[in-house]
Amino acid sequence: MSDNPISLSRYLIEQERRHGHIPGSLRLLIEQVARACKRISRAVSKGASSGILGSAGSENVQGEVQKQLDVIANDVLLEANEWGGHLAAMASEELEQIYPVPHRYPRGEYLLLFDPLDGSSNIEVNVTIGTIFSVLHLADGVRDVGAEHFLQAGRDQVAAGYCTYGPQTTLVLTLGHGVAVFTLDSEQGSFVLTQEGLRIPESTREFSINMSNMRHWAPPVQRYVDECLQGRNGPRGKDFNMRWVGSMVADVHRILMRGGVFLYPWDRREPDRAGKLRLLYEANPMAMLVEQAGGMATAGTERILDIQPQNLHQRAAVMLGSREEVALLQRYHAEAQ
Ligand SMILES: O=P(O)(O)OC[C@H]1O[C@](O)(COP(=O)(O)O)[C@@H](O)[C@@H]1O
Ligand SMILES: [Mg+2]
Ligand SMILES: [Mg+2]
Repeated sequence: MSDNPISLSRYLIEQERRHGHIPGSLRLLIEQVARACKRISRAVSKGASSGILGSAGSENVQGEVQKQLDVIANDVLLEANEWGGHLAAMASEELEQIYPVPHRYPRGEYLLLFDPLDGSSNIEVNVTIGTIFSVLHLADGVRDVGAEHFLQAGRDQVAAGYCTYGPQTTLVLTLGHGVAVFTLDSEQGSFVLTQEGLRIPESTREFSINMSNMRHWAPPVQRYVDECLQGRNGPRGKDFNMRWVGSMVADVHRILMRGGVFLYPWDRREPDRAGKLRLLYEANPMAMLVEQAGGMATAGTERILDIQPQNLHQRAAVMLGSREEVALLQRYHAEAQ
C-alpha cells in the first residue's frame, strides 16, 4: 500500500467537490453505511468466541431461518443509518415491511436497501460472507414514504456496493461513474482505496453455478453449462474451470477481480418463482456494479437493471459477469423462445 493512502472519505469528497459526481448528502450516507459495515466486520471476526454464531430461532419474510448474525447485521445497519438525516426509509431482506426513518430524526431524500448478511449458510464455516446495498432517490415531494417508492428499476440506482467479510474486509462501490475498491486497514480502522476503474475481462474460462441443480434448469442454461463442460473438444473450443462459494457476494467479487460468469437461474421446482436471489437487495446492486465494470447482467432475455419491480421481496434469475459469456447466455435464451 502506498505511503499516502486515499481514504474512503477523501475519495468521496473528491467525487463530490472535484468531479461533481455526487451531492454531499449521498457522500455522508455512504460513509455511514461504511461505518456500519466496519461494525459488522468486527462482529463477524469474533466468531464463536462471542457466542453470536448459530440460529436466531426466527424466520424472515422469505421463510428462511435467520442466523444471529443476520439479525445483528440488520440491526447495525438500521441503527447506524436512521438518524443521519440523509434517508427517508430503508428496506431489508430481513424485514417484511419498509422501515421509515422515525419521526424524531431528520429525514432525507434517499432510500437505502440491503441484504445485511449475504451467504448466511457460510457463517459457521468461516467462509467469506458480506453485506450488499443499494441507494435510490425518493421522488420529489413525497411526504409519506411507502413500499411503492422502492419499486424503481435498477437503472435508477444512484449508488450500489457491497462489503465482503473474508480474509480481508473489502468495500466495493459504484456511484455510477465506474467501480472503486477499498480495503479495511484494521490497524487504522479505515477503508483505503486499493483499486479504481475496475474492468471485468470480456472473455473468461470460469463459470460459477450450483451444479447440483442442473437437472432442474431451463434448456438454455443446461445447454450453456453442458457446452462449458465439454471443454476444448466441444463447441466452445476451450476448457472451463468452475467455482461456487455459495455466498453471492464472494462469487461476484471474484468475477469483478478476475472475470467469470455467475448464474443463479430459474429452476422448475418452483416454476412461479423467477429465481432464488432477490431483485432489490442482491440482483440490482450487483448488476449495477458489474455493468459499471464493463460486464453484463441479464435475467435471461431482459437486462436485470430494466426489470420493473412489482414488490419489495421479488426474486430474479441472475446471470452476470464477463460480456462474452452473458451475451451467449442471452442468445441461447432468445433462441429458445
Ligand atoms: O445454497 P445455494 O442454493 O447454492 O444458494 C447460494 C446463494 O444463496 C445466497 O446465500 C442467498 O443469500 P442469503 O444468505 O442472503 O440468503 C447467495 O448468497 C448465494 O449465491
Ligand atoms: Mg443474500
Ligand atoms: Mg441475507
